[in-house]
Amino acid sequence: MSKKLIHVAVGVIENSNGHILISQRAEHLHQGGFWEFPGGKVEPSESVLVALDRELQEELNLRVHEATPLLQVPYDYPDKSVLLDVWHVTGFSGEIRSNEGQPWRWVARPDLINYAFPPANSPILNAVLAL
Ligand SMILES: Nc1nc2c([nH]c(=O)n2[C@H]2C[C@H](O)[C@@H](COP(=O)(O)OP(=O)(O)OP(=O)(O)O)O2)c(=O)[nH]1
Ligand SMILES: [Mg+2]
Repeated sequence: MSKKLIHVAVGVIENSNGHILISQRAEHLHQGGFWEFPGGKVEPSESVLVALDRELQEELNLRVHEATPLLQVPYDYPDKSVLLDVWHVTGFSGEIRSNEGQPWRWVARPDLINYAFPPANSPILNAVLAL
């Protein structure tokens, strides 16, 4: 049986200093312990942007006001296949609150290479460094 493709909305959130927001996945989750660009699964009835806004609100108390598509990354993990739908978020509001207790931080772009991201993220890192 082929693996189900999981559509994931992912936000590369950039603040006015040009820093990028990353958060750390809880150990018990798929790809747990790795740092990630915040986001989550797109529900069947949602557009990607609506999903991104909902996920960032649920996870970090942020609302998305301005975002442009950055890239799409299909990736086959042994246990699941994902399509990471990555958006560059340049307009947002809200005071960051880690609703699920996950660590988060703003990172200068060149420093992103010091963090361990899931294997699917290499093309995202390249795209972010080229922004
Ligand atoms: N958000 C995010 N997910 C990523 C990244 N890289 C990567 O491989 N993934 C994978 C890990 C997961 O298999 C999937 C995201 O699913 P998730 O577990 O965060 O979804 P969710 O927030 O809706 O969580 P849940 O409600 O299902 O627990 O995409 C990334 O940079 N950001
Ligand atoms: Mg998530």
